[in-house]
Amino acid sequence: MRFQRVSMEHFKCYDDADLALDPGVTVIHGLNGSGKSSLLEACFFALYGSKAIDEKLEDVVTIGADDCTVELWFAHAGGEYHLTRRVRNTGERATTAKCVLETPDDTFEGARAVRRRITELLRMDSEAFVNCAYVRQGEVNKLINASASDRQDMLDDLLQLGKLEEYRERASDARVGVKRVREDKQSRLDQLDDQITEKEEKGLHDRLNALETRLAETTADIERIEGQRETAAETLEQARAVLEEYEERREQLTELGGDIETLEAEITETEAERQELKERVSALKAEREELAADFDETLAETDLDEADPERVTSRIETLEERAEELRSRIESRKVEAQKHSSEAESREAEAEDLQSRAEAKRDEADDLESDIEDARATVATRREKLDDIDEQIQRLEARFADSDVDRADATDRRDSVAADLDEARQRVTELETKLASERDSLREAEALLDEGKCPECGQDVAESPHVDSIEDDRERVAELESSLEAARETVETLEGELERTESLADAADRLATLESNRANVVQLIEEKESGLDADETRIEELRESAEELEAEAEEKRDAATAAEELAAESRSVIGECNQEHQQVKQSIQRLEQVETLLDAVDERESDIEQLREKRAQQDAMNEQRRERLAEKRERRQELAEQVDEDRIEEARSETDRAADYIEKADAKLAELRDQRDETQAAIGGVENELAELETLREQREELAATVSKLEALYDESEQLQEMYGTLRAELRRRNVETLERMLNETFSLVYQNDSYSHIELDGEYQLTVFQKDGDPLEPEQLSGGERALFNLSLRCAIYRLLAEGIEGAAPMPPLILDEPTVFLDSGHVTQLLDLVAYMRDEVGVDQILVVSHDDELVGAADDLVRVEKNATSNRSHVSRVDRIEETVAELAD
Ligand SMILES: Nc1ncnc2c1ncn2[C@@H]1O[C@H](COP(=O)(O)OP(=O)(O)OP(=O)(O)O)[C@@H](O)[C@H]1O
Ligand SMILES: [Zn+2]
Repeated sequence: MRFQRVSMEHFKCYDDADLALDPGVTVIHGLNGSGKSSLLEACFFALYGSKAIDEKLEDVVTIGADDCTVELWFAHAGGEYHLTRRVRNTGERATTAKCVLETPDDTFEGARAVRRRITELLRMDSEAFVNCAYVRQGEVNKLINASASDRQDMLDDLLQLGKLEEYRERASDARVGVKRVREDKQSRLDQLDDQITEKEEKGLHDRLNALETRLAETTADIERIEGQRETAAETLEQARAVLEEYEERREQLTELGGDIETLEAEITETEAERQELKERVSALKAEREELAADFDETLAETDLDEADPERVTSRIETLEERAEELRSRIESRKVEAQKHSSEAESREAEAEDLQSRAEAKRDEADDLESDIEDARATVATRREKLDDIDEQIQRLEARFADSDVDRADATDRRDSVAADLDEARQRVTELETKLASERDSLREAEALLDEGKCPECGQDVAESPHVDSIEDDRERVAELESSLEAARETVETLEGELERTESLADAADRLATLESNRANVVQLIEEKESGLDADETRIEELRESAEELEAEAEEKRDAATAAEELAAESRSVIGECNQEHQQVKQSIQRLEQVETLLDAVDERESDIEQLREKRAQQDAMNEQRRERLAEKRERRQELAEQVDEDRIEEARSETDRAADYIEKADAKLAELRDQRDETQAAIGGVENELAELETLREQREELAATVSKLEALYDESEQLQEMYGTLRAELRRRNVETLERMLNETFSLVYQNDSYSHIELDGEYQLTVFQKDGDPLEPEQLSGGERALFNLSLRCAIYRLLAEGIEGAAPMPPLILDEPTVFLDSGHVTQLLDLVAYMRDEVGVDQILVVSHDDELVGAADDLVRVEKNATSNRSHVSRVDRIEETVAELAD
């Protein structure tokens, strides 16, 4: 297998990188942290995905980027392959968004399918890959530090010996499974053997024979007893027949005795009946005589002279007709009487009604009369009042006649006098005020003047023009005083006038009130008086109509009396008719009595005739009975003679004996039959058991065959298990030998000094280094550098073993070494170069990838790849260096 090209986008420190890889040794060179390891990791990641990285998936994506893509092209077993893996890191968690492996035959999609295919192609999983082909940075000591058993597991895995162990375990599982089944079957087989033995020990055939003999004996016994029982049954039957015959005769005798008794009793009874009948006939005759006498008597009471039934009947009919006639007359008269008396009643009621109406009218007239009297009294009172009012009016009117004031103006006059008085009073007040102020100023002016000053301007009087005015002032005061006097007088006059006019206005008001009262009273009187005449007329009318009503009532009463008389007449006719009807009914009864008696006499006669006939019949019947009685008595005599008592006794004892025997025989037979059934059941049981035994034997045969087959199978699986075990031990032994040899070869190549003689690898992959003096040394005891070299030797030896070991030419992945020189001094770096060259040239490894910052390694490269990191962007860049020699020279400078 060989990597051809790797390309990356946003993988760790790479933004974008594309690198072609050729066969031979490729050295990837660059400063610390420039991205060398990341380049290898990209290849490893492309192959195995998340299994190939120690960190989380999102850590492979360049910080700040959303997704990362790694593509790897490689050649393998003559075919070309292309792997694409893309990781998205947008959400909370990074996920594998794409994972595709294109092979020459097929395309695989999905992380799991791709990983499975890669593991198949390389025959190693990610772990095996790092254990064998890919020596990761810092893991140079991994194999040495591992425990022997881990180492053993690792190597066994690499050499595919793990598979053999797996097969061995599977064979072991199969063997254990077979063993369990076999043990199961074996125990079942043992069980069957036990069951068979148990059954065989029972002596089933002997038991069957004995039971069959017993069955035959029992059957014979049953048959014998059954025969005897039959004979006894016959005897029993015959004896019973004899007894039955006897029984029959006795029954016949009893029956005859009964018949005879019955007949005798019947005869006696009939005779008694006949006697009775004879007595009844005599009684009837006596009755008939009596009835005949009655009849004669009754007949004499009627108007008939002879007792001819037909005439009696026709007479009755005639009477009935008359009675009917009378009844209908009574009925019609009753209706008539009813009619008249109801007529009388209604007339009477009418008369009463009219009378009460007349009374009502009279009452109304009386009421009206008293009302009129009341009204006249009221009118009289009112007229007195009217006179009173008129007197008052005259008095008041007289006041106006003496006065200058008209009645109609009285109120206006009073109002105007009141207004004048107000005005006059106001004038007095005004004049009083004015006078007071004039008097004040006059007093002031006089005072000033007394001081020699002008009363007007306060200047000296001598030259004042105002001094003359004081005289005017005095005049004005006097004028005012006289005006005030006059005004006061006017007020006094007006006050008297107001008193007078006020009284007149009151009188006018009073007059108006009285006049309106008077009008009211006059109206009331008129009203009262106007109704009086009408009322009087009404009284007269009422009294007249009362009289009329009373006359009418008299008429009605007369009509009622007439009707009542008619009713009485009808009633007397009814009385007469009733009387006659009564007589007719009596006659009818008598005639009916005659009829009845006639019938009764006839009836007695026919009864007597009947009874006589019956007696004759009974006599004939008894005659017959007597004959039959004689016959029966004779027959009884005959039968009594036929009964043989000895023979009956014999038959009885025979019956008892036979029945006794049969009872015993039945009990015995039941017992024997039970015994026979039991024996038969026992035979059935034994036969079943024999059949079971047969089945068990068959089962046992089958099971025995199965068990022996299982045994063979167990042996086979055991052998297989052993074979896988041996094979693995053998292969491991051979591998260990080869590995030991190769390890010694590579180790001596890289560690050429005289300290160590050889390395031993034992069957348990225990490594021991031997010093020249023969002392053994654990690999951990070596120095750091020695240990690194030792490890590299071991890795190369393993790689070689794998490359050569598996069918000579395994499709091995490239040998990848990440920083193998860290612990080495420069001398040993040279030896490492030799080892690399040896792997390439001698072992024939197709492709070796070495990562190193060590310049010395550049010399060993067929191809050189330079990795650089841009200090500002902090992104790595990869480039192939074409002219290695130049570079080497450059580096040497
Ligand atoms: N997801 C990532 N995004 C960006 N840079 C990353 C990411 N993961 C790792 N790096 C950086 O990539 C750089 C490369 O590391 P790498 O181990 O490949 O370097 P190196 O060349 O092998 O160094 P050394 O010689 O020391 O082994 C480191 O500086 C690291 O910080
Ligand atoms: Zn590194």
